[in-house]
Amino acid sequence: MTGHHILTLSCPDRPGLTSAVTQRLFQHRGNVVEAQQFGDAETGRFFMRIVADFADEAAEGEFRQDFSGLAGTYDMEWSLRQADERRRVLILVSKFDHCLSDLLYRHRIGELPMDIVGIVSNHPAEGHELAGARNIPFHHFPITKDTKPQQEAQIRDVIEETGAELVVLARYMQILSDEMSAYLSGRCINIHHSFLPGFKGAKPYHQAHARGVKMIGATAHYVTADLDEGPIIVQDAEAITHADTPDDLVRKGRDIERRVLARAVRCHLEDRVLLNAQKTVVFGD
Ligand SMILES: Nc1nc2c(c(=O)[nH]1)N[C@@H](CN(C=O)c1ccc(C(=O)N[C@@H](CCC(=O)O)C(=O)O)cc1)CN2
Repeated sequence: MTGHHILTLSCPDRPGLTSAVTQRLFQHRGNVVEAQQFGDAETGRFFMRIVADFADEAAEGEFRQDFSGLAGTYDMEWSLRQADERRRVLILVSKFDHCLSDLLYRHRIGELPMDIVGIVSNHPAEGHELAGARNIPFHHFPITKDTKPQQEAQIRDVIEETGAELVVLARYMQILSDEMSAYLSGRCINIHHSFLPGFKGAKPYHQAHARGVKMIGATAHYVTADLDEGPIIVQDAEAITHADTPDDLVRKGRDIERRVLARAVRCHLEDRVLLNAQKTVVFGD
């Protein structure tokens, strides 16, 4: 038997899709280990995530070739990937590195199956001693309002040179240009430190404190040109009180941000997240 493979697909919904897919797997000596599906009546799209083993590599190759025909028939967007294939990830950070250090820790203990190909910051390395400690290339790319195009070109060069498949904005506090957002469409995750759609933009904890909220939260979402409007992947929140200062909210929020971003990155790495118009389908972990 081969190792686990992850098949994901989305297509216009119609009766018989689950049967058609699982029949093909059976015909090519595939064994379903786990299957999840969802049909969205609003968007009329069907989503599926299947974990399967194959009798051998030849069976997997024959399935892949045959399935591409089926996918064409049903207008499927699909992917078939070895579950143990590690993705190459580039992490961007600005001044606050609590999410960065959390991702590095989870990577070091093997919780996140990824290869970190580099860290980019618009702040100097002195603020992030963590990167050097793990022999991860650290790129200091300063930015001003006048140099954003040049700075983003530097980031794109690193992405191309390293083959980064996912970019994580771990409290990277620069708004990506429309061109950069399009270039990274569907493969750039941001952690916003509020429970969106509340308190978009800069300083959400200060916005929340001024509003007198009783809950604060964090949102991990795909980045689009529309600031903090991208498809939401993971969210979490926790209670605060009238006695909490903005600094208390920042402190309490750090733990929420860390766990929300880590969960969103893991869901993406495990092909659990499928785009559904402006939203996502997340097949639970
Ligand atoms: N195109 C996008 N870029 C970014 C997004 C996004 O959704 N689309 N998310 C932000 C993260 N973010 C909040 O989570 C955020 C970052 C920065 C700002 C902001 O106003 N930045 C100023 C500069 C601030 C500074 O230099 O300290 C700016 O870029 O002019 C608001 C929200 C990441 N990028």
